[in-house]
Amino acid sequence: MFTAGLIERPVSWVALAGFMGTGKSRIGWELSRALAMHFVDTDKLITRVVGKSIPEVFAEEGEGYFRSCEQEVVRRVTRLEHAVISLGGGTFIHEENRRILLERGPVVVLWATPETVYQRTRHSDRPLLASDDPLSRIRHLMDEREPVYKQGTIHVHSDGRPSEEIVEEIVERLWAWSDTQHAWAERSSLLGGGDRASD
Ligand SMILES: Nc1ncnc2c1ncn2[C@@H]1O[C@H](COP(=O)(O)OP(=O)(O)OP(=O)(O)O)[C@@H](O)[C@H]1O
Ligand SMILES: O=C(O)C1=C[C@@H](O)[C@@H](O)[C@H](O)C1
Ligand SMILES: [Mg+2]
Repeated sequence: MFTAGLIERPVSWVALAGFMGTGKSRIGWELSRALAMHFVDTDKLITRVVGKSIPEVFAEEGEGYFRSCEQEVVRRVTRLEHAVISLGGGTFIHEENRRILLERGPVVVLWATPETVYQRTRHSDRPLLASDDPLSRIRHLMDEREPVYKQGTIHVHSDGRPSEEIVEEIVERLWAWSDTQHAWAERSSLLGGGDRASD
């Protein structure tokens, strides 16, 4: 990873998206250590700036306020360099957030089954999962959001896998993605900057 005193990384910016409990916060932190990059968790940033926990923000300010904080944070984190960004579960669902994020760099989407998500979140206080039947709520919300998460750049399953293995797969897939990007850039410069549609 270290070459001539410089750190060789596949990307200088990457975001992690996906449903609640798929591991964005945990994997994002571990990925940032593996790539020696800064780490920002948008949920944590919002709670720090607002001075309230997410359940408090939802209860006292409303979900709309939380979503507007998310939008502001997305604009800011896309300006960072050498950063791994763990998004909230709903951040990528918002169309404008999605456009800005995908324009900035690769968005890795983490996936897990509703059962895994339920097991990982059952002792937490995520406001959108506060229900008499959280598993059904997870299934419903996941079905609704699935087509949008599919718009991410790289997709990685997290069920029954240790975090180190997931991080390793993400790093490999980011290298493959960056090779493809470079190949496209080289090809279009050889073609005099011509666009892909007219190749
Ligand atoms: N691969 C894994 N194996 C086992 N447990 C995991 C794995 N990934 C994450 N977890 C655990 O699952 C729980 C939820 O993970 P995490 O908080 O990272 O999810 P998240 O995607 O950030 O959720 P949210 O969208 O609500 O922020 C945590 O306790 C975390 O340690
Ligand atoms: O999926 C969602 O909409 C959310 C996920 C969490 O990360 C938090 O951002 C919040 O609880 C909302
Ligand atoms: Mg998180």
